[in-house]
Amino acid sequence: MPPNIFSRILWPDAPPAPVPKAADAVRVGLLGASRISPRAVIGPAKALASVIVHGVAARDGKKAEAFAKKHGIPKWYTGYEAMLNDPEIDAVYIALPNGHHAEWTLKAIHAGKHVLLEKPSASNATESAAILAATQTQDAKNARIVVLENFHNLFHPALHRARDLVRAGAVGNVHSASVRLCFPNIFGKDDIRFDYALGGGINMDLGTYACSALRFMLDAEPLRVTSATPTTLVRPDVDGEMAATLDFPDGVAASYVVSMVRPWISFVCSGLEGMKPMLEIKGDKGTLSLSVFVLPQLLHKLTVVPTTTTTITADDATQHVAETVYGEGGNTTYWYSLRAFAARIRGAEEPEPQYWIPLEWSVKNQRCVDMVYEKAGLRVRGEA
Ligand SMILES: NC(=O)C1=CN([C@@H]2O[C@H](COP(=O)(O)OP(=O)(O)OC[C@H]3O[C@@H](n4cnc5c(N)ncnc54)[C@H](OP(=O)(O)O)[C@@H]3O)[C@@H](O)[C@H]2O)C=CC1
Ligand SMILES: O=C1OC[C@@H](O)[C@H](O)[C@H]1O
Repeated sequence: MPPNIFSRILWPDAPPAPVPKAADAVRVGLLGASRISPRAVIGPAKALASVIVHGVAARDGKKAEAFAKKHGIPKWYTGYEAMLNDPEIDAVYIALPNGHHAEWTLKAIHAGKHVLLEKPSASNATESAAILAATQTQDAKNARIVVLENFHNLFHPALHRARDLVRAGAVGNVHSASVRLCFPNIFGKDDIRFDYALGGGINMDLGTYACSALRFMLDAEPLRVTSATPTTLVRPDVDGEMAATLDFPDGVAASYVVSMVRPWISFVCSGLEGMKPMLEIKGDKGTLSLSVFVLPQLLHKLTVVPTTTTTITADDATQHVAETVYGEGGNTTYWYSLRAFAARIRGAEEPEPQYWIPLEWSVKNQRCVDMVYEKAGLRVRGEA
């Protein structure tokens, strides 16, 4: 499928013709018949020789059966344990409410399954660290258990091109960075995203993308959160919008605003510009911007605008950049992360962009999310 605007938007649900499967393809089971799994796993797996979606488990067996039949999945299970006990399943995809991530990841690891785990990895950094510890037991090491937090966007070539530009000095010495990720509430206030008991809160849902993008681009950890304002609460302790400022090493000041409570009309008034996800890195020589950095496969623009245009030469790293980077065949972020996950399990060569998210990194990302809650005066998720 050529990577034009229509195919890019349709691609998640209408991937190209299925490819033949490799003999050692990873047989993945979906733990939960979740809304995101067609886009994150079922579709991309069709186009990957290295992955077979072999089963789906739901709390209600009838739901699992209907989901399996709809998506052409050969096996279904009533309850998650049943799938974890099936030796035909090599790996599980966990897309449960955030508050259930750690519990089921630990159970999956103990059952000897690899885990592709939706973001955020857990309710809090302590739980994330418990997942890391579970992969470091002798049994898990012997089974070479792989656990990947599915920050799919960080596997896309557009993000890597942006980071390479910053590393090459395209904006000079970085002094600030920001993320904006604001939408209307497309899920409704009763969604799992806004239930404290399920690990809800916009800082868990979208703040985790902000933390990960800032940490990825700056190659560093936040030293402290200097302000955190839960501008809108959906209910007590459950943030619908969060604005935070963070200090990174070397005097880099970062900020983010994430929201899912802005009224549609506010986006109409801003010409939809305000709804465009935006990542910006500013330095003494210029500003790098990457729009739609969470789903760059749909559309995005990567620009570097020099602070001054007077000193530009042909080989000057600070020259203007205005690019799109769709990578091979316009594949989705989810395709890239699923491919990397399967390659890691099989010990195959790391595919381009040769990137991996170690669990240690996931623990630090969750720490970033937790620090923002602490500064905001809201309970860290998972606290009674
Ligand atoms: N990487 C990405 O782009 C995205 C990631 N996500 C992440 O994926 C996860 C799931 O999101 P999404 O697909 O929207 O979620 P869903 O609302 O589809 O829920 C996922 C599963 O969780 C179970 N579940 C739902 N409600 C409850 C409840 N009240 N108590 C216990 N279990 C429940 C259900 O399992 P069952 O089928 O067994 O009933 C359901 O299938 C979240 O962590 C989210 O952050 C979500 C969207 C995009
Ligand atoms: O990619 C995403 O966009 C919408 C969010 O609510 C979701 O959880 C997230 O992963």
